Amino acid sequence: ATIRRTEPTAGSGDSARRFGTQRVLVEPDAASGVAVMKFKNPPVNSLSLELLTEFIISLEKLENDKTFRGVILTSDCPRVFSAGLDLTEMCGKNPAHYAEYWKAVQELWLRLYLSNLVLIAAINGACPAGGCLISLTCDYRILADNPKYLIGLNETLLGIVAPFWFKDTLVNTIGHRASEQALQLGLLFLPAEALQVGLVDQVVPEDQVLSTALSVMARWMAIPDHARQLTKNMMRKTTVDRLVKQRDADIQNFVSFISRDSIQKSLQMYLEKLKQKKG
Ligand SMILES: CCCCCCCCCCCC/C=C/CC(=O)SCCNC(=O)CCNC(=O)[C@H](O)C(C)(C)COP(=O)(O)OP(=O)(O)OC[C@H]1O[C@@H](n2cnc3c(N)ncnc32)[C@H](O)[C@@H]1OP(=O)(O)O
Repeated sequence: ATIRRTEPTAGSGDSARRFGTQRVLVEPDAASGVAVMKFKNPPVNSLSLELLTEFIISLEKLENDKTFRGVILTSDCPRVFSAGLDLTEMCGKNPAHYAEYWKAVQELWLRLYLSNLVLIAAINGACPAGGCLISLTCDYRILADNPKYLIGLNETLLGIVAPFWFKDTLVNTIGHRASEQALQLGLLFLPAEALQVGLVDQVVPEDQVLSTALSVMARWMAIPDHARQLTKNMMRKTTVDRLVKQRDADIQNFVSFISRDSIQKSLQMYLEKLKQKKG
């Protein structure tokens, strides 16, 4: 994928500069050490190969810049945090493409889940499937209080299966029994339900999502990095190692699963339903 970087905007000093790429805007504040990363892949921030690639690049840049200790993930698209994996990347393509796509999905999850940065999800829109997974990799989740902003791993509703590392990430957040139910039923939770089950940590009025994320971030930033990072590592490394040990096999599983005629049909029908919803 070709990556076009955005030019820094005019301003005084680092904190006024924006960087990032076409689909991932980064608003850095060097003074506080916090950057706000906004997904901008309209209309619904589906995780296309381009968006995944640009996300990985932007994250790596922030990880390598010691100025930054915390990142807030949010959406630049109205009403949608992310619609999850891009269904058009998983439909009607060839096995080599599916393998490349899945490798990028794995890569992003691996980098996010063990990131040394404090990651906070400021969820300002609908957050199904892969969108929910991204938020689950964060250290803290704040969801806007809007009944249209459903969140959850709804893969079974599409006739597909959440891979074991999606499942592990959910179990680590809400526990085994709640995950078992949520995954089998493909539950998409209303904000109050998501809070109750522990899928998000806070539900706040829509216009307070970012300001809440910034004040929560200040609390996390007050902890010495080395102690917090080692603790995060201790909590998450076993989960990450499970995928690292079988990355190639996981790619092969994905490719053969997604290439099945029955799965392709299910995905195409689901896409059709999404399109017809408008008409
Ligand atoms: C034997 C066992 C083996 C096990 C092996 C396991 C191997 C792995 C299995 C595979 C796992 C794969 C995991 C996938 C996870 C995912 O993330 S799948 C994606 C799931 N996403 C969704 O279900 C969300 C679908 N979208 C929506 O619900 C809505 O779009 C929205 C609530 C996000 C926003 O609604 P609204 O604002 O009303 O917009 P729309 O009109 O619905 O959509 C606008 C436009 O965008 C298109 N679109 C929506 N979502 C996607 C998407 N995810 N990908 C691509 N495109 C999407 C939609 O079709 C519209 O297009 P048009 O404008 O009509 O062209």
